[in-house]
Amino acid sequence: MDDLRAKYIDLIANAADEAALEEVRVGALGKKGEVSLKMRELGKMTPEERKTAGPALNALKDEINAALSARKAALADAALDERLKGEWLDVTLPARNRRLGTIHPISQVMDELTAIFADMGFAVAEGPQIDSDWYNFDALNIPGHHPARAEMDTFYMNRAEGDDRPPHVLRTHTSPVQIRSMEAQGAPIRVIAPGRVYRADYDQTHTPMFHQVEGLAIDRDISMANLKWVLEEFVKAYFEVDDVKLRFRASHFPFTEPSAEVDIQCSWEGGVLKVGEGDDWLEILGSGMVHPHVLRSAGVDPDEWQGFAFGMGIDRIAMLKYGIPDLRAFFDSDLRWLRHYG
Ligand SMILES: CNC(=O)COc1cccc(Nc2cc(Cl)ccn2)c1
Repeated sequence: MDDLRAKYIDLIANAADEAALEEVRVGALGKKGEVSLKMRELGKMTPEERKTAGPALNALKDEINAALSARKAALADAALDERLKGEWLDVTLPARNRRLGTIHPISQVMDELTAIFADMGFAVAEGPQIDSDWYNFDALNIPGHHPARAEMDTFYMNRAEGDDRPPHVLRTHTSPVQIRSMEAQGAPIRVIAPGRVYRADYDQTHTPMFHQVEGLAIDRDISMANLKWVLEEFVKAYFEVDDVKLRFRASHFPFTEPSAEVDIQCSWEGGVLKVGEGDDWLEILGSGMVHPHVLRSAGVDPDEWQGFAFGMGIDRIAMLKYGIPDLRAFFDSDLRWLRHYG
């Protein structure tokens, strides 16, 4: 018995890993283990002999089990220590600066505009960025020879031989969306159409793709007075001023009659725009009463319905609000720039 104990205590103490330890366990306590075989011999002993041999064998079994679990724990700790040597993490190191993303100034301004006009009952309308010249020009009373239709200003889609669909363009404004909205919904209607528009132009204040938002309100007795109110509310909310003077300058667009370009009163103190004070004027948008031909093109009867429309460049009013000098910076995807304005 003592030899058995010494043998297994030693084997356990020297087991190199869990697999070796398991072999030792099987060698002692498995079905054919040495200790297990001894336990079976108990049956052949006299009751007298069994009285001492039984408890002694059980004690040996418990001692070997205890040694096995102690060694197993020790081996596991050693294995973990070994692993930690290669995987240690110094939690005192400064964290890597995970920067949060920022919203693009154009997207931010689009969201602001949408919210401001939603407060005045305008729904947001979307439409295709590529559209026929009917929706982009003819429906807006822009005749075939009008300079705006020239290829120097407008991107035309190429046409394969024999493809006799009407010419399609990259839309030059979001007015086609307004036409489509009137066709789909009829009057009364009150929508804004923000989105990308395209012109064949490129310099410090023009990029081939830029953004516009147009508004349209058609009902039975809408007048220029309603237009003035809507625009005043928009300017006050967007430029965050309590009051602002607007100047309506007579103008001309083929799709509105009368037409008016709208300036806001401002001052340029040290190159910074201040809206609602000073004696300078800044043009921000064009507007007017929708031309009857346009209503008719969109399936709305001008003898029954009338209303106003306006349009403005989103990039332009974003530049004004955030003091951004160069339009091209919006599209350079320069993270330093985006983080500064985002
Ligand atoms: C950047 N945009 C500007 O300077 C001026 O835009 C304008 C001006 C006046 C009206 C409109 N849009 C419009 C739309 C329909 Cl469906 C009918 C009539 N008009 C857009």
